[in-house]
Amino acid sequence: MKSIGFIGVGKMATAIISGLDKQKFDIFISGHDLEKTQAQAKALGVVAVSSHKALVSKSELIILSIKPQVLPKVADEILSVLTKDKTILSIAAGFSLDDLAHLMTLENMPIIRVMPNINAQIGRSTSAIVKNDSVSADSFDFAKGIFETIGSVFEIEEKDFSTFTAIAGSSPAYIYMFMDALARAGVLHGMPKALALSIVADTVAACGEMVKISGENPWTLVDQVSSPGGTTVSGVVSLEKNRFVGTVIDAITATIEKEKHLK
Ligand SMILES: NC(=O)C1=CN([C@@H]2O[C@H](COP(=O)(O)OP(=O)(O)OC[C@H]3O[C@@H](n4cnc5c(N)ncnc54)[C@H](O)[C@@H]3O)[C@@H](O)[C@H]2O)C=CC1
Ligand SMILES: O=C(O)[C@@H]1CCC=N1
Repeated sequence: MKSIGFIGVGKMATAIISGLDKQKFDIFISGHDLEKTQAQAKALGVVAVSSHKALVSKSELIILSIKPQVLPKVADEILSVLTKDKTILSIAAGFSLDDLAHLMTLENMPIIRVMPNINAQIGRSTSAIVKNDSVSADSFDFAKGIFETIGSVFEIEEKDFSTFTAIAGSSPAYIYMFMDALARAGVLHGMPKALALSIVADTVAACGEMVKISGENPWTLVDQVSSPGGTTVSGVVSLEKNRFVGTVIDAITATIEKEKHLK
């Protein structure tokens, strides 16, 4: 049976583990508080180990699911037991394959980089994946398969990872902000928040499907909604008077800049 180890058991690791078939894999976790990790292991149906080193020796694929700021410290801890028959997979923002290779210090260490998103919690992550030359086709397929069980996976060039992090990794936060703003406007105009949010959630979910199913450019869909002299075009013009498109693009650019300087 294939073995997978997760170092750091927060929101993302928990979401990924929840989507995995526990009968198919041996899954190990290690955190920085053994008692808490043991409780998490019980809840998730996996095995807690007492140190990151022990986890590395038990796992073929080691998933680094800690915050970027903790990565160098954890890399230091596992270096002495790391061997090239293992594969390291990092989901940390801001650390390139080269950065990770540098931290691992072993020449030709197989390393995979993935950027998932928070919708992994409902099995709907949008993830990007890239590998270095030392990763075998089998190991890559295995890792890709893990993320396919919790959503869609895009194989992209590493130069596009910062952009992906912004438009898929971070964008759920911006989409939730937009949704909350729509619902809050409903409240302003007298509708209960829960009802307004439910209406907005159905509408946003259908719009996502619509873009995919129709294959249309979103602006064509905007035109389809906008009746001449009707309601929608008034809102479209108001949004643009307030630089809606430019504001969103500025936010994505700020996210990309931050991602490039996280280390
Ligand atoms: N939250 C998100 O939407 C996304 C996060 N990511 C990336 O995923 C990684 C994890 O993020 P989250 O799960 O959101 O963070 P989190 O804060 O929920 O989880 C991190 C976990 O690491 C544990 N930890 C701290 N120091 C540790 C140590 N020395 N050894 C072992 N465990 C330690 C913490 O107790 C915590 O449980 C980050 O690198 C982030 O960039 C990637 C895509 C989306
Ligand atoms: O905010 C962050 O840094 C992480 C990476 C993508 C989503 N959350």
